[in-house]
Amino acid sequence: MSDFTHLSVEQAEDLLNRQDNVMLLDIRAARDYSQGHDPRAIHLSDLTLGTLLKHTPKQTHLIVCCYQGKASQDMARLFSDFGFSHSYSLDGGYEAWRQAHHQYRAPQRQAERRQAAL
Ligand SMILES: O=S(=O)([O-])[S-]
Repeated sequence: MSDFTHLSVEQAEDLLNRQDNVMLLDIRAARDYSQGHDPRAIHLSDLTLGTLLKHTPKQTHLIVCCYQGKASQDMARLFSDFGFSHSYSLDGGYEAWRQAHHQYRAPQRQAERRQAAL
C-alpha cells in the first residue's frame, strides 16, 4: 500500500536540517514561485516531473509544498505510488511556510539594511 506523511512546517524544517537526502519541491505556478520561495525549494512543473520520477533515487525524502497544503497531498501520494518511500506533504503549504519564516527572516532583513547602510 502506498502512502505519504503529513509534515508541519516545524517538522519539515527539522527534516531539511538533519537529512542530506531531501528535496523541497514547490509545485505552485512558476510565476508565484518566482515571486517568492524558500531558497532550498526546487520548482516542480509538469515538464520537470517526468525527469524527477525517472532520475531521483527512490530513497530520497521528498517534501511537497503547494499553496495551502491540498494539491501537495495528491503529489505526495503520486510519489509514493511511484515507489518513493519517504514522501511528505507540507501542511498549510507555502502560506504556512511563509508565515512561520517571517519571524526569523525579519532580523535578517534588518541586518541586510544595516549592511546596505554601511
Ligand atoms: O489546493 S491548494 O490551494 O492547497 S494548492
